[in-house]
Amino acid sequence: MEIIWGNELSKKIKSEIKTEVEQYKAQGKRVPILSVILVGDNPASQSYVRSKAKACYAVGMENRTIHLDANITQEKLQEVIAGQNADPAVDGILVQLPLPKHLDADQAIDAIDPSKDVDGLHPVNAGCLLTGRKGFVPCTPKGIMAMLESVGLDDLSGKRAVVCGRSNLVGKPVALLLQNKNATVTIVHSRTPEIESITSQADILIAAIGRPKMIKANWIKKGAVVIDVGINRMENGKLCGDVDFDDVKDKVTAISPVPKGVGPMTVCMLLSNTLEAYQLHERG
Ligand SMILES: Nc1nc2c(c(=O)[nH]1)N[C@@H](CN(C=O)c1ccc(C(=O)N[C@@H](CCC(=O)O)C(=O)O)cc1)CN2
Repeated sequence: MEIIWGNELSKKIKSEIKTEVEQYKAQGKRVPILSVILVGDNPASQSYVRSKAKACYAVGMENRTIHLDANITQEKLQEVIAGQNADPAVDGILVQLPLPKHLDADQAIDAIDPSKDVDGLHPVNAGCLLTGRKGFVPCTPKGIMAMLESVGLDDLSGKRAVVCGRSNLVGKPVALLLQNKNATVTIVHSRTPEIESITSQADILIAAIGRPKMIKANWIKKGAVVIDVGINRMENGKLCGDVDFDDVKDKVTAISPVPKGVGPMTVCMLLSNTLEAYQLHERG
């Protein structure tokens, strides 16, 4: 059984991004700039936003974290986004999710200029993915595909992939990416009856249901490759995934761990998208 360490893979990709940024600097060009908008004081979101800033600096990019009060109105939030859209120095913009309950995340995402939407969540970019056009791909799904590639799973012809979860952030886009690589894809979710009978046919299983250790050995086909997207905090303070790692480990060919699996790849792919946005804006 192979462990797919996202932290190791992300280090390699980040060093390639750093080299590219250094080359732009050596040519006298500006560096890419990412604006991250954080609303309120959710401790997990604060920590993710800090990792994004740290990752930007580590590859030589500039980060602007805009921390807004938890009580900000929808109108004010969208004014802030409009300001970042209008700033020619800014390449990428993202709104850290989840937003406080009184705010509408879809409206906020819709306000981002699609050419700066490095989270790939704007309907224009979602539409590009759906129709096979070039656009920004959401970071976690992009990271998952890089993880699969790292274990030799590139062309997925003849493979059956099952995605557990149907969110706009992970489930739906990763299903499209897997299909674009010729996999036969099924999405299952909380209202799917007898989920195990479907997941146990999967050569590739993507777990993004948000329920700690829900996926046990009897949900898995022998020899499957499993990517665990879940990040759940247990009562003892430790993190665990949606997959019961110890239960399934002897049945799989490869599996990503939690922590140090998909999470670091999400941040790494944000840098990759920011570099793409920069290249797009530099080309004019
Ligand atoms: N606008 C967005 N909001 C959210 C996204 C997103 O892609 N765009 N994804 C998640 C949170 N997230 C990034 O924003 C994120 C989650 C987890 C990690 C990570 O590296 N996790 C570590 C463990 C960290 C810990 O100890 O708590 C790991 O898995 O090893 C990075 C980014 C929801 N919001």
